[in-house]
Amino acid sequence: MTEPIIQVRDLRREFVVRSPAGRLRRARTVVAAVDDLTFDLDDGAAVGYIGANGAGKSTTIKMLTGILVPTAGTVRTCGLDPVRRRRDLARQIGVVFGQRSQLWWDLPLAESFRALAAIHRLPEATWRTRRDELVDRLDLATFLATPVRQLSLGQRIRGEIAAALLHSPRLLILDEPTIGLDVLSKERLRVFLAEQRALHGTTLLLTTHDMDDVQRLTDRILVVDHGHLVYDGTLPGLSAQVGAERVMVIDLVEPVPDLGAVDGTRSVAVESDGLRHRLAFTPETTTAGAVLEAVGRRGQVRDLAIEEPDIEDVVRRLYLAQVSGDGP
Ligand SMILES: Nc1ncnc2c1ncn2[C@@H]1O[C@H](COP(=O)(O)OP(=O)(O)OP(=O)(O)O)[C@@H](O)[C@H]1O
Repeated sequence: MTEPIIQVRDLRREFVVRSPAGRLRRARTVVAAVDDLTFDLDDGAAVGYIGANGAGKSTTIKMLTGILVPTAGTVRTCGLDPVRRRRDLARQIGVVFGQRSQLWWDLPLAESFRALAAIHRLPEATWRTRRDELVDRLDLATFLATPVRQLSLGQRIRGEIAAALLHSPRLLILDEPTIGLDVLSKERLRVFLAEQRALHGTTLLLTTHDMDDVQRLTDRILVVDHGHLVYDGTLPGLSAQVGAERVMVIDLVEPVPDLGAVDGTRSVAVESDGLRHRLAFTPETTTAGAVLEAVGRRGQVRDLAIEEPDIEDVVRRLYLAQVSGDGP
């Protein structure tokens, strides 16, 4: 067995928070941003690291990349201790913080690439070929000579991602990469990242609040809540665990205002005087085929679509299950 690319054991990070307590005194509280976290990531994996605001995602990433020292527990990233071997690690990973630039603010992107190539000691021909590929795939050519501070958010993020990938890292860590981008820019970025994974087999760890990112880019999710890992598995597995419903949208040839009870389903809506019905179900209660058959006995089906559960809702349900003590 090869060593996991990320290995986290009993990881904890505390912060001391001071708040006013009376006129002269300040109260000192210890907050555990990450608490007793254990997981492995295999080489080539694509993992979404998700959770509500303040759950501990950024703190975890800072420990994985050597920016923050753990209070307790151990981290190994690419087989290295990230704090002690931060320089060596930097040659093997790429990191993008959507909300904080890693680029030189006053330099044009072209100069940043040159500087990064020198820092990583990349052979001239290697980095130039890679740069050209990234400029092409991320459409950077028109603003390569513009200082970073003058770039739009979408242009800057593309530049950040190119800079993080210039040295062809084994592991790419993205902290909220699509935050603030418009729908089209998000989509283009997702296509690019999926393509890079397919081409280079780069391992991907992604934090995001955008569930489309998770759905499109990852095949495993880790959900963190108050510093604890509360779920490790697939997105459909999570939906099933919290009982999230899929919705079958059925269009009939002739209106049937009342379908009556369809076993294992719940009527969510009847639209267009009975031409369209929305029936919610879970894979545990029935199957799409059984629902279709039952509806087909009551009217002729013209078309159907299945809407997957809203992932924000799935995660919310998971948190509620934790709070009420029904969690895993
Ligand atoms: N430097 C710090 N000093 C004190 N508390 C901190 C510090 N950094 C983080 N925290 C606290 O640790 C907790 C976890 O924060 P973290 O930034 O890791 O969460 P997050 O999951 O990344 O949130 P978001 O989705 O909002 O970015 C929060 O309660 C936060 O206030």
